[in-house]
Amino acid sequence: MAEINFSKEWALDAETEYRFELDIGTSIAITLVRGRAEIFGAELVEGKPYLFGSECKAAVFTWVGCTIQVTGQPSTEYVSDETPMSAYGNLHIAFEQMRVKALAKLHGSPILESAHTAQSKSQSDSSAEPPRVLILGPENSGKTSICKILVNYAVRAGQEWSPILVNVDPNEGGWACPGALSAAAVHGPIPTYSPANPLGSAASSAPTTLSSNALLPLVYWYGHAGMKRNPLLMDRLIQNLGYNVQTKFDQDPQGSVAGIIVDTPSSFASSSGPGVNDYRQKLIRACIDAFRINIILVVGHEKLNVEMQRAYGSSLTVLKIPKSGGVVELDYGYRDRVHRYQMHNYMYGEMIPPPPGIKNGTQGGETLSDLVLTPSSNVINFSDLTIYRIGAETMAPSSALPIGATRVVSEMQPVLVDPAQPGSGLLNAILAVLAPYHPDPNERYNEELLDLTVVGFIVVTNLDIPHKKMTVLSPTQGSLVGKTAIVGSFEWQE
Ligand SMILES: Nc1ncnc2c1ncn2[C@@H]1O[C@H](COP(=O)(O)OP(=O)(O)OP(=O)(O)O)[C@@H](O)[C@H]1O
Repeated sequence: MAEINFSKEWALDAETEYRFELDIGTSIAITLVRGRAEIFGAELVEGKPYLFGSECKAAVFTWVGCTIQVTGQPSTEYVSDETPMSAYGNLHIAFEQMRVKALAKLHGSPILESAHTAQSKSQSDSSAEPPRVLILGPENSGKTSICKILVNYAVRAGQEWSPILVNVDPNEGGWACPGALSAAAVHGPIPTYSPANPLGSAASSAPTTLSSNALLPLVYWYGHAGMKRNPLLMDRLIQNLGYNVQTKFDQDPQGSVAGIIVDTPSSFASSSGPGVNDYRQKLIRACIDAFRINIILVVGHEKLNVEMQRAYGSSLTVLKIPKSGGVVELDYGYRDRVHRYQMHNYMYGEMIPPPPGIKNGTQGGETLSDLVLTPSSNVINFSDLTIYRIGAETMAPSSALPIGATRVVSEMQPVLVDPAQPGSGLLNAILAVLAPYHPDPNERYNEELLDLTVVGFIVVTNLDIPHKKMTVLSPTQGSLVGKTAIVGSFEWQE
């Protein structure tokens, strides 16, 4: 029987976008037929079918007009001529001028007047600094999409910029797993094709089959979805990320000129709940200090904008930017499914099945055969791996407590987890395997565990208490003997 091929062409006028949403288990292919088009700043190559799956929601935008062919059936699709892209484009131009000026300063060259005049007041008054940008906004305001647009425009600028993209939203997963906080220097445009890979693919999940645009992110493990669970730990990990980024910049001043874009959780924008306001303010401050932020972008939120202006307006630039009407409201069930897609993708890679009629589909421009992984399932002894949980499990949520010093100790305390104890919480848990401790014992310190980066994630798929053994699923073959791991509150079952 002949395959039914649902294909439809859309002619898009200049500065409009085609928005789509996919249902569970469906996929579509979009091919640029003529003109120029981009997805969150990443350009499409003409004639190449781009596949989308895993309930992806996105938009194909065109500055100059284009025709696209859509194969397959999105659950929602429409064209909008009301987009905030010109505002985002102007931001990019301003950031580009800051980079040029910062580079000129670094080389001791005279600064072009055009670059100088385009600076915001606080920028032109101070020394020439690259853009170090913090993006704040409520849930579903499009923060991550704006980060991608700004980073993608920077890498497309033809100046060989590699801006650092930092993700401090543990609910999102970034390049690693949900629960991680991470940073990476971005060298090529970040594609969008599946929420399982929200920031493009990372080399850490694909040790043998690197896709050409894979990144090498620096990852810390927070282990929970929400900021409220352990804000002190989050604060410390933000500082650690900042310290690492700063060290990189010190070693590579030329590289630092591309700047930083920091994506934040929506909880930074919402002060509901007892004690929450205090924590979110501290964490915003932690980001500003750690990444030496000089620009705060507030996405479509008047009250937050006023709050940030009051708190920081005298020392750095605070700008309110419009929210896109295309941003989709993501509910709890969807976010939960996305966590599962992310874990599956981390272990197995992702192969979006092409819709009927599409033979040579790509995922963000990559050919499909490169994106499949084979995880290994190994039985290890309980004693092979030392597992900790940060903070006692029985702790009341921080928001329920007055802020007090005694709590600091227990919230940051690594507590040894015994897999032999019933109720250890390890079955189906996601564990972050940490980099080794410092080889020189004189350099070791009490809380070193909190400052170790993640080398990979594993999942405990079986516990055999009588034989003191457990089965773990891991994306790599490497031995776990002698390694240290941290368990958080994320679980995953295939
Ligand atoms: N213009 C658009 N057209 C269609 N979909 C869009 C558009 N902009 C964003 N989206 C989609 O809307 C969803 C939410 O956007 P995004 O993740 O950028 O928001 P966020 O503010 O970072 O969310 P969170 O609440 O997780 O912090 C994503 O699936 C994204 O791909």
